[in-house]
Amino acid sequence: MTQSTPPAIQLRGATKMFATKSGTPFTAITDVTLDVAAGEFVTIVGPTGCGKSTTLSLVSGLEPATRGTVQVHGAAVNGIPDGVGYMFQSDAVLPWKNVLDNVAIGLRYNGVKKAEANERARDWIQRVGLTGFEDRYPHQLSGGMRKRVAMAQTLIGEPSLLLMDEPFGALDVQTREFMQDQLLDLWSGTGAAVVFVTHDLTEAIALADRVVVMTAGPATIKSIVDVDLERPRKVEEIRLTPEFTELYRTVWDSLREEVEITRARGASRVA
Ligand SMILES: Nc1ncnc2c1ncn2[C@@H]1O[C@H](COP(=O)(O)OP(=O)(O)OP(=O)(O)O)[C@@H](O)[C@H]1O
Repeated sequence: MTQSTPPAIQLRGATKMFATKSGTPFTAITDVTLDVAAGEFVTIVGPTGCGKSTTLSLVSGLEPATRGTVQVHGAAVNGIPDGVGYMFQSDAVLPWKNVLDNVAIGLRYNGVKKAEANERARDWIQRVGLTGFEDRYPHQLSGGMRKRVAMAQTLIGEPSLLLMDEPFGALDVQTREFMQDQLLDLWSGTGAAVVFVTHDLTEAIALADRVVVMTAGPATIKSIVDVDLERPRKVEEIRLTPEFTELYRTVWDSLREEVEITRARGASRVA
């Protein structure tokens, strides 16, 4: 009998409510059902504040679901699952450690001996193009370089699932495109599943196998758009193709209504 690999993520009717001071629970996401296959790159877009990060926090075990089920690699999530790597908008590099120590830190925490951890860290520093900067401290690096340190720091652990919440959101456009290409290069062939939250539709389409569009909050899945663009991809090239423009239109057509609902709510609160 052949055993099929379980999906990297399986969400079934996942709903998250937060307690509030008024006593009426606030529903952040509702009835989210989604499978992410091993090795698949999924991006999530949705109106501001709709519940994208909350969806990731259920997968990362940071928050338990109020209803529904959340599984990672076939096991119910109960605390932080093994093999998960994270990258957020604010980078997790430690200001008092140099580049080498920042990249090696996860291995050191996991009991890898210093010499081996440093050797593997040097390899990752080279892969992200920072050879020569091992002794620099984060404040001596540009924002893009710090992001590359954060990427090496995350990928050195060889995660089988990578959760990324607007990791490039604070970067200028050119640096962001460079980082997107670098992420695709480093990810290809790893077999890792990626869930990547972004507000940038170009980024969402350029990176993904599938783009998940979420509704205005409480978020649920509105549509899923397959991105059948060839890999390997170069972001600055594929975004100029007619296929890309067509995909952009499809995603935006789905998202627009939800953005308008969110804006109207904001306007009514201000009025
Ligand atoms: N711990 C919490 N307690 C109470 N409410 C929360 C908590 N975390 C998130 N929320 C609320 O849940 C809703 C969804 O938040 P979330 O951060 O998931 O949205 P998002 O789509 O990631 O936002 P953005 O587009 O700004 O990045 C928001 O209204 C937020 O205020």
